[in-house]
Amino acid sequence: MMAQPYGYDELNRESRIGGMGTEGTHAVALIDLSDFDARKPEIADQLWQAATTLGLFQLTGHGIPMAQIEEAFALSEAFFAQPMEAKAGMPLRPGTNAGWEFKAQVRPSTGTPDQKESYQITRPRMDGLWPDEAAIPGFKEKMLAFEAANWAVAMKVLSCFALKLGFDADLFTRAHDPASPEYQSTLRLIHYLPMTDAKPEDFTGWRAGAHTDFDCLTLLHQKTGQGGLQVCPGHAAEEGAWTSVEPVAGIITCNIGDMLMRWSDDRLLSNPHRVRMPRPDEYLGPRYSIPFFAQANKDFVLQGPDRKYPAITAGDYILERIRANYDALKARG
Ligand SMILES: O=C(O)CCC(=O)C(=O)O
Ligand SMILES: [Fe+2]
Repeated sequence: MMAQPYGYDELNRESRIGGMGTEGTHAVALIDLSDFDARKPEIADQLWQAATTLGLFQLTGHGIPMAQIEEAFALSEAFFAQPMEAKAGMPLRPGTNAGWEFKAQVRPSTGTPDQKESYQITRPRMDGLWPDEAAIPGFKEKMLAFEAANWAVAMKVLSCFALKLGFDADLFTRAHDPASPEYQSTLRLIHYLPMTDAKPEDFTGWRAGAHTDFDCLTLLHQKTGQGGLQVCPGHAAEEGAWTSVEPVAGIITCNIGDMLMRWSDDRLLSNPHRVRMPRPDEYLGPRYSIPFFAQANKDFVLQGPDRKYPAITAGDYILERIRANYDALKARG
């Protein structure tokens, strides 16, 4: 038997999924959250069905106004349009999910950096990392409000999973308390570089290489016409059957992350996803997306209903994942 080089199943799988694979055709569930309190049992059924199969679904009726989403994208474009020197003054502090990076995220699945720049907002870690108020008026206040709006939607979805897992309805809300200094949920602005002047060989790379997310639940905002997201359900990962997810402005695409998969004793599925390059005959302009990563507070203890895995704090879980990722990259050489 071949030695298993990495300590985590997620990574052993990830190291095999860096290739092109084939196209899949899974239906992506579109789930309406409107009238949430009255319809919660029915909504919980739909979320559970989607999260235990494809592990990815889309939301309407989530309550975040279209104007607020458009404003967030406009502020994101303004952020990345700043001069390089200005952005370099707000550098990502490694391991903190706060600040700006340029082509610095290398995925174990591909061994190459994602073709993007990003700016991450994690509430307790932002000292010195906000753009000048004069440079982008209202940026900090509006981004924090957008972060809070996403948090609220994430907590609604997570409360449905709590119900299904037999946890008390507020467990995940307590676990993601934004008032705590241990808070580690993140709003990430992403700018994938335009491919208009790219060389033919540049099209063989990935905008974002295949990966699973570390968090509990990811809420992703996309723009109509700026496609490329693909998901591969776990049971198909060996064959690499990738289903394309159509981006529609105003609809939130959600996926389960590794932390919730562990916390649910592997019932909710954190599946590999990636952002492919456009083909030369497709839209070649920049691509903007905004994910919100709901990630339990560092000091919160994760333990599944059937205790399949030992209890671990969310902080230690993330540290282990970062270390395993690092080792996986080293093993690639
Ligand atoms: O930009 C996208 O559409 C997906 C981004 C993503 O998967 C991530 O940042 O984890
Ligand atoms: Fe992701």
